Amino acid sequence: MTTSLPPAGLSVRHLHKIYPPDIVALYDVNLELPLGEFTAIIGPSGCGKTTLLKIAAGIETYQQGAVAFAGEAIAGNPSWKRSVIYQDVRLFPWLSAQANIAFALESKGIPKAEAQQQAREWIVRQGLEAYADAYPAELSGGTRQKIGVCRVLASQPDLVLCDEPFSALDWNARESLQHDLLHYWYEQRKSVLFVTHNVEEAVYLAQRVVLMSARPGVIKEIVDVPLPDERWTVRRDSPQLLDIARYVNNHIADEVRKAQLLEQELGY
Ligand SMILES: Nc1ncnc2c1ncn2[C@@H]1O[C@H](COP(=O)(O)OP(=O)(O)OP(=O)(O)O)[C@@H](O)[C@H]1O
Repeated sequence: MTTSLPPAGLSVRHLHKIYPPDIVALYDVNLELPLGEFTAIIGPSGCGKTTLLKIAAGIETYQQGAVAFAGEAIAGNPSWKRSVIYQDVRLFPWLSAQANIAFALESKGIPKAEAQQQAREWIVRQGLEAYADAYPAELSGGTRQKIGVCRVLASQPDLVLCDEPFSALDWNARESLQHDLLHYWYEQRKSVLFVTHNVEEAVYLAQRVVLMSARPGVIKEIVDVPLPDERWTVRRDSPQLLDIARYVNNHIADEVRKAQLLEQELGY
């Protein structure tokens, strides 16, 4: 009898990353994520989470190892198929909210009229009609971030890389954007890799949570989150969710202590 493996998504093998002259950011990192999975990464500050995201996006290189997405090698080669949502999205200040989304679609090769149409649909779907023609400087931080998230999701990347995208937002904006991302993932089944410092957020969103050690970052453990894919139906105070969050929190507390000791040793 043969067992079929899930299709390969992000594959990271024996990855080493050293920043000059000798900062070992990642040490022999191995990670295999099935295509279409929503994965969160959590670990103490400085353990290499952002470095791993940048390498997966193709905007950072590495010294040793192999990284691929859906079988395509990634070694410092960015692609619109792999997009990053940063904590502070940078919209083009000279373009309106809607034009920012349309621009991303045009850059992907979608004809202008079609790009405008799709950008409008995103604006309407998110209930942002009142802000469509506003410029970034005229928008609140939460609305700017929302437009930035729309800009990435509208171009339908196969791998959405999120670097603490909601951490600077107030609770309402954060919850609303979490649900937008969850719905995108649920409907499109694209792969999402989500870096956060917030354990509850990681457990609420992801199907699996990758726990990283203090620097040099290695993968310590991968925790399954056996909750329904329709995650917005799950109460944030459900006992199962809180149990998993407690488990992850304990791990992080240990690794944060190690990271603090390392900082003391290095005299930071
Ligand atoms: N361009 C760089 N040059 C030199 N060192 C760097 C560079 N970028 C990151 N580092 C170092 O590499 C290590 C990993 O950094 P990285 O930003 O990937 O960690 P992180 O886990 O994302 O941290 P945080 O949670 O604080 O954002 C840190 O010690 C950091 O100081």
